[in-house]
Amino acid sequence: MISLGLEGTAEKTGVGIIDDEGNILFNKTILYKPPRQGINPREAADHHAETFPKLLKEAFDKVPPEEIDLISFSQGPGLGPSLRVTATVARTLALTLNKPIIGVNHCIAHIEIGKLKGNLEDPLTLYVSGGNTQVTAYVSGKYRVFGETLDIAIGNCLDQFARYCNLPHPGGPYIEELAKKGKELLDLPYTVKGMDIAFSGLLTAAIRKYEEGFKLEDICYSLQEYAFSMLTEITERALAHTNKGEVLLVGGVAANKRLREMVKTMAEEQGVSFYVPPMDLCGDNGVMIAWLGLLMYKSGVRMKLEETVIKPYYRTDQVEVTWIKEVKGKKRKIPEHLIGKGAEADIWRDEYLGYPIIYKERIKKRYRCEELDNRLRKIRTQREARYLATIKDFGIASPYIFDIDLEKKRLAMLYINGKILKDIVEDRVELAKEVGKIVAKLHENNIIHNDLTTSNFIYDGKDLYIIDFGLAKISNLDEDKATDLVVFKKALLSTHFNKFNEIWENFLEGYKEYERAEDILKLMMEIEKRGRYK
Ligand SMILES: C[C@@H](O)[C@H](NC(=O)OP(=O)(O)OC[C@H]1O[C@@H](n2cnc3c(N)ncnc32)[C@H](O)[C@@H]1O)C(=O)O
Ligand SMILES: Nc1ncnc2c1ncn2[C@@H]1O[C@H](COP(=O)(O)OP(=O)(O)OP(=O)(O)O)[C@@H](O)[C@H]1O
Ligand SMILES: [Fe+2]
Repeated sequence: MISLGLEGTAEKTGVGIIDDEGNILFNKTILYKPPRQGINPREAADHHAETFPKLLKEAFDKVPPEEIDLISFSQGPGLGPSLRVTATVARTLALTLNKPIIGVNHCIAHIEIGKLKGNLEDPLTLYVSGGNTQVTAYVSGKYRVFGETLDIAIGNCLDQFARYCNLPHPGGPYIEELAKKGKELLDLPYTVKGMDIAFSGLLTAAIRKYEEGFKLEDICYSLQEYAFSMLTEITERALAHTNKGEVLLVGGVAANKRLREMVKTMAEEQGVSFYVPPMDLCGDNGVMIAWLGLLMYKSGVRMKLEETVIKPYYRTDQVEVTWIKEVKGKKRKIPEHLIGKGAEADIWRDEYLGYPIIYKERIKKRYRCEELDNRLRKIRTQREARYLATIKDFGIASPYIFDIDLEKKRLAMLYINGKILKDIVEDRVELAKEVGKIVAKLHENNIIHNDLTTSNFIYDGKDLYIIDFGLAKISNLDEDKATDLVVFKKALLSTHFNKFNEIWENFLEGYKEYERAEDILKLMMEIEKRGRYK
């Protein structure tokens, strides 16, 4: 069976042809180079309308149209006008050739082509591009989004900064070149919240440095170090969470050598494999669309013409994955001497003055430059000790801290003999109400946890303990409190999808003890709408 794929979600026009053994028979992508202001959606759409006929002619010279069995096209997410042209071309082809048509999710196409080329079974994927920034993995029937940007995509952040400094579009490659000559690490915001990240603060700060006259090479270097460390960190967090045994890096920004090096180093340190596809298959391309269409068709998916409407906001976790039957992927293994190996720290049991304790040591991360790494580990260790002690005053259960070693970035704290909430909450949803009460108390006291997940609560049969305050901060801003809830809600959606509604309802009941709960929840809904493909 042979599938032809049309890609046209943004400013790249791509046509690809692939057979069901994964042989690529044709693949060509042409980039629309916008004038200085960036992409104008209408002009990008005109570019598709002009370019598809040319590309199709070339494609049919390689594979005659009568040999093609399926027309696949990118249905979303993307820019409306671009998607519309692509869908129209696909429908016209399907009707004239009298072949079936299938619309596919662009983000999942990036993942599936990576799996094919790298021979991967069940990877955790970091997908970084101009319009998307996501960490996803397959779990029971869907590609779940474990982490993503809360505002703009990484490629967009780089391109906007480049535009501000009068570099050509797309700016990513130019920033990469300049960064090689940078030496000084400037002070910029590092924004990780659970498994999510945000880039707009970093972008604004980088622009300010440029206005203040810092060397462009140093700003580009620092921007990359911060942004890519953040991306690698959330990937590592999702890895610790899912225990997948393979990491896949895809999307246009995966062209960047520094980012590749960081993610590869992280994967090595976690003892899992790493793969990044060749560049012509990493950025937007037609073959990935052809391949996903083929997988869907062979698993029984059929689409009527009226189902081929475009989906500008098509989310990765909306797609029912029919083509994965069984998952036998490798798993990440935790070394035997540790009871936990989170994304940040190694955790092992010991004794202290006769008390059972755990040591939590924030180990060196080789993927980050040493200066940034040292700074982050030190601040987080200090913070964690401080908050764990402070919250006791608000009547919140937390492990007692025995010792703090800032040289080693190590804490000694009481061992809580209990179960992680993640493992029991689906059977004991009422515990989520206790979580709500704890978060209400934190917010009442202007403490933002910034990493609310069910892995960060331990239940000993009597009390529910909250842990892991490394990302916490003090803030009286509604925005920060609401973001805390966004992060928690997303963690629930990706991990406890079967019981999400009950858990969330219980949580809300507890959280409503906070008198400003209604306002914060309203803002939460607004924040959830950002970061969607625009
Ligand atoms: C929806 C779809 O149309 C969109 N496509 C897209 O963003 O094109 P893609 O080819 O995957 O990625 C382009 C981005 O990749 C960045 N990029 C390319 N080379 C780069 C490099 N060496 N370093 C950093 N960024 C780079 C560009 O700056 C640009 O932001 C997407 O996948 O989100
Ligand atoms: N005081 C404690 N008593 C018992 N177990 C603990 C304690 N603190 C941590 N753990 C165990 O270690 C795991 C990881 O702890 P923690 O979340 O603090 O580390 P981390 O490296 O920040 O993890 P991650 O980044 O993956 O959230 C917990 O989920 C829990 O199983
Ligand atoms: Fe893409």
